[in-house]
Amino acid sequence: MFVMSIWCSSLSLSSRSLAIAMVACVALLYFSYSFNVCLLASISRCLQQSNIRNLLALSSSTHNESTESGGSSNGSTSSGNSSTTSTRGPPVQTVTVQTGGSLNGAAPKYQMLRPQGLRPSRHLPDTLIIGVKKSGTRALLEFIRLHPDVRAAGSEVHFFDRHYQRGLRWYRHHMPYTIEGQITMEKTPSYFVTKEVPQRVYHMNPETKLLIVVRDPVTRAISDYTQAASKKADMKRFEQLAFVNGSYSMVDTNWGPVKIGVYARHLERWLLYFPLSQLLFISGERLIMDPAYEIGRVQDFLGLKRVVTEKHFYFNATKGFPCLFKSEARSTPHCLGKTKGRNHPHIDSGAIERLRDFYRPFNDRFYQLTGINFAWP
Ligand SMILES: Nc1ncnc2c1ncn2[C@@H]1O[C@H](COP(=O)(O)OS(=O)(=O)O)[C@@H](OP(=O)(O)O)[C@H]1O
Repeated sequence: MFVMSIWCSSLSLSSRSLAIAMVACVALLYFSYSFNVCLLASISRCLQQSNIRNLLALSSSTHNESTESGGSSNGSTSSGNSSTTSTRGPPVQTVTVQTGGSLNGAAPKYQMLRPQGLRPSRHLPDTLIIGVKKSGTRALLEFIRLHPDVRAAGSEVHFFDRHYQRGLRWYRHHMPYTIEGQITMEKTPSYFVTKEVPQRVYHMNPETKLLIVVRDPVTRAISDYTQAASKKADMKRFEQLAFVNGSYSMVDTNWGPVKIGVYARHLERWLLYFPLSQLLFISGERLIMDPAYEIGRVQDFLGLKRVVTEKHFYFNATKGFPCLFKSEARSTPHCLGKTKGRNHPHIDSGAIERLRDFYRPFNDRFYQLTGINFAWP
């Protein structure tokens, strides 16, 4: 009887301690689980913050780049060919911006992303400014990129003419980050006159929209020459270069500045791949006289709301060209750099007349192809 009672009391003791031990275990498990969850959440927050910082640094560096036509293209950091033909393929780098990420100091555009949880990523361009060199392509790009739904590569990428072998993955890496609904744009004026480019653009995306700024080919040739002469001290006179043997009887059609101005020939190559409805021609002359009008046409063509309007432009009498207000609030006035709007040298009027005669039939053909009379003299 005595043994039995000892056995019973020891049994009740051990089951009580077992119960206590189990409660302790459950509590321990609960605390360690909560601790780990907190730890993981804070690690992930840190990672997101550093990703966002990288993204913003990258985005602003892309925006700040700026080179001239004819200058060398930017140095590439990525390499590798890709045979993908999708314009909206998987992004090279995708950063998810979520609540909790610190976006202090970021552009307002990106601050807005936080609550929406949108994912900025790089895409191949939907729209290209393909030319024409010295016709106002930089002005067009700077004007249209004021639109919040347009993001553009700052520098001329020269993918389709110089770097095609590097592949579309390389090209996409040179594009800016965009969010859904934004247009990716690039301008390289030499695309218009490079034979292989229409087919290559078509292979990237047959629906690519093409913007072409054109200017009186004689003034354009002089502008092209002025740029070249600014880089070479002992450059021959324009009149010596534009004609064979220096006499005005024969125009040197092999000389670059002359050849580029035969717009109809170059356009015919593009029309083998793209319907006219995918091309928009912008008058370089009108882009100077009435930039809001031309930018209105561009916004309509791209299916954008007309956000960039006459409120964004003012005529700078010192520069002699329209300059920009970067916002409707008329803050931060901005003119294009010194290499845009140069003084041209005096060219003999006989040479100019001869060049006008030379271009006239090509201009007429160009008006016929485009359905627009640019009324060049
Ligand atoms: N707003 C404004 N400000 C300054 N310049 C303007 C502007 N709009 C058009 N232009 C004309 O643009 C010409 C340069 O053309 P591009 O930008 O196509 O040149 S480039 O091919 O990129 O080098 C440049 O040619 P030049 O006058 O010969 O320098 C200008 O006439």
